[in-house]
Amino acid sequence: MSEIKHNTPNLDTDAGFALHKTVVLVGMMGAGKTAVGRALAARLGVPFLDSDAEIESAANMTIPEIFERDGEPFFRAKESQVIGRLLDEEKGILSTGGGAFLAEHNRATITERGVSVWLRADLEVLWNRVKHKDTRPLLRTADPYATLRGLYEQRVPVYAQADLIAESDGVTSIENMVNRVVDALLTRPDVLERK
Ligand SMILES: Nc1ncnc2c1ncn2[C@@H]1O[C@H](COP(=O)(O)OP(=O)(O)O)[C@@H](O)[C@H]1O
Ligand SMILES: O=C(O)C1=C[C@@H](OP(=O)(O)O)[C@@H](O)[C@H](O)C1
Ligand SMILES: [Mg+2]
Repeated sequence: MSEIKHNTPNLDTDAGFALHKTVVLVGMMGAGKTAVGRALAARLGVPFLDSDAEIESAANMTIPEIFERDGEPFFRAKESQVIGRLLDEEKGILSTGGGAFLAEHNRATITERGVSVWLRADLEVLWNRVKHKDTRPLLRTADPYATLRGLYEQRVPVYAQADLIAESDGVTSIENMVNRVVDALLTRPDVLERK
């Protein structure tokens, strides 16, 4: 396991929670899966895993390099493998890449072995978060806004199949989003309880 699992410093932990299932964060690029997932794991005092980071460290390449050298189908196969493996490990927070929940077999694995939470955000919010970053190969197009909008329209109905939704409308900080995810998780005592 890479060092990312314990990479949760300088964030507040509340020891008063018991987590019973791995929480799998899904949603569009820019929804905050990685940033919120890391802070949520720190809050609950559980391991943090990010499927993209795991793929990058196993391949010793960045996501854009993997897409460029091996293609998207290769990346998707690795993504499925990594998600299956991470769901077998200690319970924690698993942040996926934005495309992971689109594959039916990944949805089945996630639903069977964890609980999925859709971090929902408006297209404009997502765009403002991703537009200055060059780390997402799918947005390396002539019109990345139109590409993001197309993906958004295609993917939203699938994300809506997640077990829980955390709404990020009007939320301007990672910590507030963590609060919303915790609130959503506490509606499911089979997933999260206060000790
Ligand atoms: N609720 C939020 N408030 C403020 N900034 C956010 C919020 N959620 C995410 N961000 C920022 O948006 C960017 C994209 O977040 P990231 O966690 O990489 O998203 P994802 O993993 O879903 O693609 C990061 O710079 C992150 O800090
Ligand atoms: O939406 C997607 O298909 C992707 C999202 C990315 O992760 P984030 O959602 O964390 O940006 C990363 O997995 C890859 O670039 C593909
Ligand atoms: Mg991410």
